[in-house]
Amino acid sequence: MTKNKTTYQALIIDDEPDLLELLDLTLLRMGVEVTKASTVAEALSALATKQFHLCLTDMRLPDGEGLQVVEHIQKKGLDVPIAVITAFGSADNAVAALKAGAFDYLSKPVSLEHLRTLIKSALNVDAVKTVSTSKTCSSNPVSTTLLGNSPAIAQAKQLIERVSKSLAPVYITGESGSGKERAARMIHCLSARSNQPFVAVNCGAIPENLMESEFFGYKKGAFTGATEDREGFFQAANGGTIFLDEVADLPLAMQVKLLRVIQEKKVRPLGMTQELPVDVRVISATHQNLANCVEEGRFRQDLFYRLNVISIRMPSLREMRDDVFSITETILHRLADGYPSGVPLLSASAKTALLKYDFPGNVRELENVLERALALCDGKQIEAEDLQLTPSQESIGEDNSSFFGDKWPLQDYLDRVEKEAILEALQKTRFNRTAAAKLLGITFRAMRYRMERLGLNEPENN
Ligand SMILES: Nc1ncnc2c1ncn2[C@@H]1O[C@H](COP(=O)(O)OP(=O)(O)OP(=O)(O)O)[C@@H](O)[C@H]1O
Repeated sequence: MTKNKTTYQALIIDDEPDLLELLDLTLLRMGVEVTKASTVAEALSALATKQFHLCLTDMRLPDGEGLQVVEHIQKKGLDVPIAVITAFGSADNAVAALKAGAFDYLSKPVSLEHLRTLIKSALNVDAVKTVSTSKTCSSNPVSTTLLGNSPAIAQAKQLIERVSKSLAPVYITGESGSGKERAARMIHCLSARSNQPFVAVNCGAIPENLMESEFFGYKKGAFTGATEDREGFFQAANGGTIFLDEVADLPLAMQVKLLRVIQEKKVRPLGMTQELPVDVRVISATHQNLANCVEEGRFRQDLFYRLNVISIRMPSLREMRDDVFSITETILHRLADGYPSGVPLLSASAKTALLKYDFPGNVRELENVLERALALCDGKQIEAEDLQLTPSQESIGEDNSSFFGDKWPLQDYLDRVEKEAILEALQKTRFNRTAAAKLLGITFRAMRYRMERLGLNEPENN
């Protein structure tokens, strides 16, 4: 995995030089190489000559519509996820593109946060984040600190400190965005392994047929396309820590193999006869209830016991209401660092709105809300409107008329419509995401991505 690193290729189609530049820079920072096109014709010729992992197109182009590119990709059966950029206020365009096969849309002005989530989802780059830990632990200590002092988070932090001294497997539970990965990094950085690698793997993002080779590596010639030896996640984490996020998503066959590695402390790369010793501390996490998965036969009990030697529960932001302002302040300082106008203050109405809001997406959602508010506010003060918090279901019930009458901001309106459709499909399928995705006519991957973006958690979390 460290050798032979894939370079992702993206095709961006836009005739606005500024936007093209912004997209180019964002993708480059994520390690994606960009080919630019400014017309439909240029795009089709690029698609004919080169293979891309992602395509992003504006809807309005000098010689036609971005929709034509979406249709071309579908017609030719090209395996390229494509997303479209629609002008502010053109919901019909977004719907048409989704119907034609686009996996998502961005509306102008393009939110960088949304763009990054979209790129990660399309490229599966979240599947693995190999980080040399000297970087994680010493040069970026902020990313390994958990904010908050409420009793629930204080207890989690205490436990984290304690378990960092041992080598026992740790199982972290908590809602999406509640800091499970951050907790895992903290354990690693406080441990004696802190100058060794920390490898974070999103188990739900790896295609089933690639799992074994990704986890355990392979030898040159093990299968068609294996042109050189490649190490897997376990070898990359040797001496350090592996973080298995969304561990409940591992298929049963892979669970058996993982159990063996944990017990024997050895891996066998594909195409090799002998096993290689590995010394890796395992931390796992999921936002699902793993005990329920065991009961339903979706997760092996023996593996559950192996992983769950020590468990840590990350509290939701709702359980840390007293910390909301201090966390907000810290995040605002980080985000507005270097802004000429300094860090904006929160108005009284903004404070009330934050206190009333439920934050289903937890601290991650708070970060996103503040990033957007910084862009929308006047630079000096953040008002409640700048936060654009979607009312909770209860308050929707209190005042249906004005809520559903609002078609703007468009992005919020579309998000609400999307959220409702997904929740309805989930309810109809008893929260089976695969079946719900089928019902909605989207792929499982698109479903996961949309749920994550909209901050939708599964019920009965932990
Ligand atoms: N207590 C906290 N203090 C500071 N930042 C936090 C805290 N909790 C979460 N975050 C931030 O929120 C974002 C999401 O955190 P993280 O990825 O650790 O959550 P997660 O529980 O692993 O999410 P998921 O279940 O979706 O994988 C990150 O940017 C992280 O830094």
